[in-house]
Amino acid sequence: MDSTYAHILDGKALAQRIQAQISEEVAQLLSTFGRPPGLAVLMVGDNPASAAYVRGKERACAKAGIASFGHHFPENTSQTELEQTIEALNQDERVDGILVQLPLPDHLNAVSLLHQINPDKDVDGLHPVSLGRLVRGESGLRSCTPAGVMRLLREYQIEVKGKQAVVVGRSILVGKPMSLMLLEADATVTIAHSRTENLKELTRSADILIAAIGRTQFITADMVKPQSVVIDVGINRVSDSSGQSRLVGDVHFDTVREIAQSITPVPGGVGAMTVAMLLHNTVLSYKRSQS
Ligand SMILES: Nc1nc(=O)c2c([nH]1)NC[C@@H]1CN(c3ccc(C(=O)N[C@@H](CCC(=O)O)C(=O)O)cc3)C=[N+]21
Repeated sequence: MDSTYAHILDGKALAQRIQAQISEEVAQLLSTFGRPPGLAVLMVGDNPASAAYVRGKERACAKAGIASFGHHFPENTSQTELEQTIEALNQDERVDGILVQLPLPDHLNAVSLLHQINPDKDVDGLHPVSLGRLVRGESGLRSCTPAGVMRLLREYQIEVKGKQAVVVGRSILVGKPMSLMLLEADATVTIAHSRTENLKELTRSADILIAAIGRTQFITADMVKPQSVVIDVGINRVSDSSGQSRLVGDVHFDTVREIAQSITPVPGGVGAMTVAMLLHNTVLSYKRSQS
């Protein structure tokens, strides 16, 4: 019976609405200040998944009227070359946001590059200053993926305050900032990870379960509290028996949807929101530079 299935949290539709609003705002900002917001994206090498994400970001910028400055480097690019590019972009007044597409090839020090970005242009929210502001509860640029999750919860009027939230995954890109944002919204937050004992008992206590493990369909129905909210941050490319490739999350969607109250799909959930939040951060950074 269809009515027993979880409500689908449609990140794709919400992201489109947000991007349409951003587009209107950008048109106004352009006529007031005489230039559009600008985003610089640095990509190294030819990882097809990264290239696809970067194309998605550039397409979204173009649609919203945001200028994008793509910097595509060969696989063997040196640290110095990237540092010089970031330094130039830090100074460039047309550029409000700088993003280094991750992962980088092994010979490069990604952390040192992220540290070099001017925190006021850190639209990915990964600079220590941005993360420090989040820890302190100060305003600042927030990491796009967890910010997208918070926006999705807010738009669907899902109560966070006082709820038990369990975040599975402790990465600097998602798990840690996600936990802090849920805490900021007055959830009771537990961070679980690969060494957590009795993981299933813990996830079954979650009113809001965030799956950010990076393992295909890891969260199964037996790990989920009935009528809870399940947010799938995972993006895993798998090929099915006929050799067709498709995207699946960290949640076993087909069984968990029979247990949960609400669930995000993959694709069409959190991933789409990530891009919307990137544009949001770029406009935020632009407005701060004008005032
Ligand atoms: N510095 C940095 N910042 C990032 O934000 C960053 C990164 N590096 N490296 C890789 C991950 C991944 N990521 C995604 C962005 C959009 C979708 C997205 O639009 N997904 C759509 C469609 C995906 C498709 O169909 O291919 C969806 O889930 O519905 C997914 C994943 C950003 N990342």
